[in-house]
Amino acid sequence: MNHNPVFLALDMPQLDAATALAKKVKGHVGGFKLGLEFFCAHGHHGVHEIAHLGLPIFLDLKLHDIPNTVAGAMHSLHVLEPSIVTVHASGGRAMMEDAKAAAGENTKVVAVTLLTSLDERDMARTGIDGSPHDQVMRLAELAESAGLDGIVCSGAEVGAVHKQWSDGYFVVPGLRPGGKASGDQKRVVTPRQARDDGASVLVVGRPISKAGDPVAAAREIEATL
Ligand SMILES: O=C(O)c1cc(=O)[nH]c(=O)n1[C@@H]1O[C@H](COP(=O)(O)O)[C@@H](O)[C@H]1O
Repeated sequence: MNHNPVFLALDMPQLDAATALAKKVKGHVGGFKLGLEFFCAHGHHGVHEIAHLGLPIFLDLKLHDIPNTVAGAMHSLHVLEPSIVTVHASGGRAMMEDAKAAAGENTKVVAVTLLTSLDERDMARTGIDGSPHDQVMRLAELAESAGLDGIVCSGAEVGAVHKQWSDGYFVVPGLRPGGKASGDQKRVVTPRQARDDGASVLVVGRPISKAGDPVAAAREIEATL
């Protein structure tokens, strides 16, 4: 019942700094998210080092390529036994189907819909009309029909997606304890709001990793949930 939904994003290129931070906060988060910055620097070896700490690993590789290539990449990840792996929903239905078919049986495959760093203006510049809400709903439907476990979206959309896909697994990044957009994140809510609206996983990076006292920051977020 006391399962902590917070996955700490270890977005840093130094393995010793990432390991030290992970060790410090491990009692106040539910898992670790390893993304492109970490994976490009340390690959499988780095994942094993963090996995030794005993919490679930979310491999945020945002795979996006032709179906055969993505399926091959998913096969190459079996040995790491990740709890969650991301692909981009805009890679299309066949890519998502093949990604899920190639994933290990205990790995959830979730599709990134619209990055939390993008808003309607950014969408228009890439040729996508409509609102972030509509785009997330459309890609969530595609991901569900492709047999994925869930999606990644912002806290602004997770409530609506949850109503449409009640047993989906929803990963929400772009979380700020103050609820205000800052830096590169544009679609932002508080961890508590995302959780109340149906998020299964709360991804938090800099509000913990860049805090003067990361353990205190993680505890504070935990206390709001
Ligand atoms: O897939 C993700 O995790 C992701 C998707 C998205 O739309 N937005 C987003 O910020 N993320 C990731 O979530 C983390 C957010 O980090 P902070 O902004 O530092 O909390 C980063 O590791 C991002 O790569």
